[in-house]
Amino acid sequence: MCFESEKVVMFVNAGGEGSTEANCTMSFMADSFFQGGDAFQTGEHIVESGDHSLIYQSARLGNFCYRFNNMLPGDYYVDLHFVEIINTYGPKRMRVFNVFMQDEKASQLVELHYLDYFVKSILSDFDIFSIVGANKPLQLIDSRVSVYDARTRTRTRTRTPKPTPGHATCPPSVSVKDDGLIIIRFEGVNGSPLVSGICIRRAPKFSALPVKREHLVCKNCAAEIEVTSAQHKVMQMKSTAKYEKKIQELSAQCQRKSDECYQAWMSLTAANEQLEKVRMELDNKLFQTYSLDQTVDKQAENLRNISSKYECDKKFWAVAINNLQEKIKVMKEEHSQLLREAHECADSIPDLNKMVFAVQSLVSQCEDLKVKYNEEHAKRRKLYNLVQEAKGANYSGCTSRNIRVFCRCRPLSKTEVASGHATVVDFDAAKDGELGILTGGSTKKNFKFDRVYTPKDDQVDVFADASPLVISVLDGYNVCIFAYGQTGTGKTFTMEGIEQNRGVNYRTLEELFRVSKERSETFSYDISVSVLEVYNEQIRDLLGASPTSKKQWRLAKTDVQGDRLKEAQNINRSLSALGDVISALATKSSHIPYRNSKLTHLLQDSLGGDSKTLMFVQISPSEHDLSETLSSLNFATRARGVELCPAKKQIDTSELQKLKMMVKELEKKLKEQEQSESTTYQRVFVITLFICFIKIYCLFVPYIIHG
Ligand SMILES: Nc1ncnc2c1ncn2[C@@H]1O[C@H](COP(=O)(O)OP(=O)(O)OP(=O)(O)O)[C@@H](O)[C@H]1O
Repeated sequence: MCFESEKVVMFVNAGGEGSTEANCTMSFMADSFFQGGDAFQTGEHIVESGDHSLIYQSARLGNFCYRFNNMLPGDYYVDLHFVEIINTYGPKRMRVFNVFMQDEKASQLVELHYLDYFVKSILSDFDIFSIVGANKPLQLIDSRVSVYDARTRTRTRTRTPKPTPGHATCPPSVSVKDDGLIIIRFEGVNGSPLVSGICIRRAPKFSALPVKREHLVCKNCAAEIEVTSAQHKVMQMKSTAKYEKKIQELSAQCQRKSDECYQAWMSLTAANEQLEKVRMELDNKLFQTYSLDQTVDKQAENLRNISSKYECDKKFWAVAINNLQEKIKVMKEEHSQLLREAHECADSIPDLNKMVFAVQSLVSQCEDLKVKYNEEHAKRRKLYNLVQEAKGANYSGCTSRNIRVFCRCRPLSKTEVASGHATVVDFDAAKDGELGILTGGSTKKNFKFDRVYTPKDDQVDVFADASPLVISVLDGYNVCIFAYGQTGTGKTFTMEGIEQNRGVNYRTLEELFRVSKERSETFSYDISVSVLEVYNEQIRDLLGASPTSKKQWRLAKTDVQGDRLKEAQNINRSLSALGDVISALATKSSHIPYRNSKLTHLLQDSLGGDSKTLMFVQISPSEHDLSETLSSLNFATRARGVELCPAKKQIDTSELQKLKMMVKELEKKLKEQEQSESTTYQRVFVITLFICFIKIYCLFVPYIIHG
């Protein structure tokens, strides 16, 4: 069998431009009829590409198909031209793909011819590089043309003796039905499919062989029988008719089967579509079901929570309601009780009025009592002072107007004991305020004072006797306490004491503040204190002294050693002035010489005024101080004999003002002295000597305000 003729319907240059061969035997269409994919072109030389080298320098690549429309119904051959022009270095199986025609896999229809031998192959898993390598054509052509020379495009019935570009043969023609459509689809297995040219040819009609005389061989006798061409033709016609009939039957059968297949295919497609639809609906339903399940689970969980919360709330409110009911019950009872009490109150209003009157009368009684109490309190204080006066009488056996004198004797010092000094003081009658001084041999001179302290009596004992004067101070009396005596006899010890064992000064102030605090509800006191030290004819303010004057004072004290004799005259003068004052007071002289010394001037109000005065006469027990001791005791005896005016309260502060003025005047003079250095030296010189003999501490309470 051979083709009566071959008619190329179109030759598409896939991925390239249209062109016509130089000899005008073939023209190529520009790439068309495709759907999808990309065009690719190369300038590389395509080996063994014959006259069609142009179509092998371009290709369509990717996921694509070709749809040839408006084809006349009939049979066609489709030649496919491939060449690997992209992955030119391989490797194999880098581009593997399938080809489908009219939705049938072309691979099932082809025989692949390569070089001079047939290779039966399948176009599924079609790999160009594996077969021919790169830049070398591979053709899929009509199977009835055994060999197709790509260079000459002349069809031969023999195999090509020399290897030329690879080619494949295509089996039966493609049938185009009434829809006029040829579909060629490319599907990648590994990498993208690729095609360089598609040639569609009309399948040629069959034609009878030329009529000529033939000889037939008898099957029985093997004789050769000559038949005419007409006879031969008839025989052939019969045979042809028989085969044509057979072919027609088969064609009809084939057509029927094709139709059935088509119908089956269509119904299968429809069924598949239906199935897909159902599957999608099922998926949707499943998804909805899943969502619904989740919603239901969530709502069930919410419901459980709400229900447990409801249970809790229920219990809570039940308890709360019970509590409230209890409270209401209690409140009702309280309400009834209050109602009862209100009624009782209303009933007792007359009694209440009576009570108010009673309270008012009690308040006025209380006021009266308060007034009486204050009066009694004033009386009590008056009586207290009277008691103190009486005590003063007890001290000395003389009137309360006398200066009170306490005699205190220090113990022998360690040096005196070590030197074997004997004591000249006899304390046998000390409790009765009597003191004996052994003046030599068996001679003893007795003295009597308000109090006599032995060396064993301590600071507490001394202050116990002095403390009533503190009450007197707060009751408004002027009080003067001073110590007198030979140097080293304990004046400082008695008045100041030592840190561990305080003296009269500190204890007096303590007591003063204690009592004023005790009375704070009744009285308000404004207290100020001055501390003065008197050294013969000089008064020093111990609280207000400036550092400069203190220094000068100390310098002066250290320089006195060599000038004692000179200063003794001044001391005697001071003592003499004090003695004169005391004598004048004792004899009740009309003139008291207070102004003869600073000391007597300062003590004017205390010695002769209406104040309460207490003098400590300090003595030494040593036989070596006998004469000074006798002198001091004689002086003290004279002082004790001084009769003072009855002490009176200083409610009128003029006396205090006077005292203040005097202190100020003295301070002023002291400052003037300090300004004149040479003069100061001289005067201080004199003062310091006096301190060896007498030191007087004065405690003033300048003004006391009674609340
Ligand atoms: N009653 C006493 N008990 C124990 N020690 C005493 C007593 N009286 C005095 N003294 C001691 O004697 C010493 C001298 O006393 P103090 O300095 O008080 O004498 P004074 O009279 O102030 O002397 P001056 O006039 O020189 O200042 C001190 O060491 C003191 O502690």
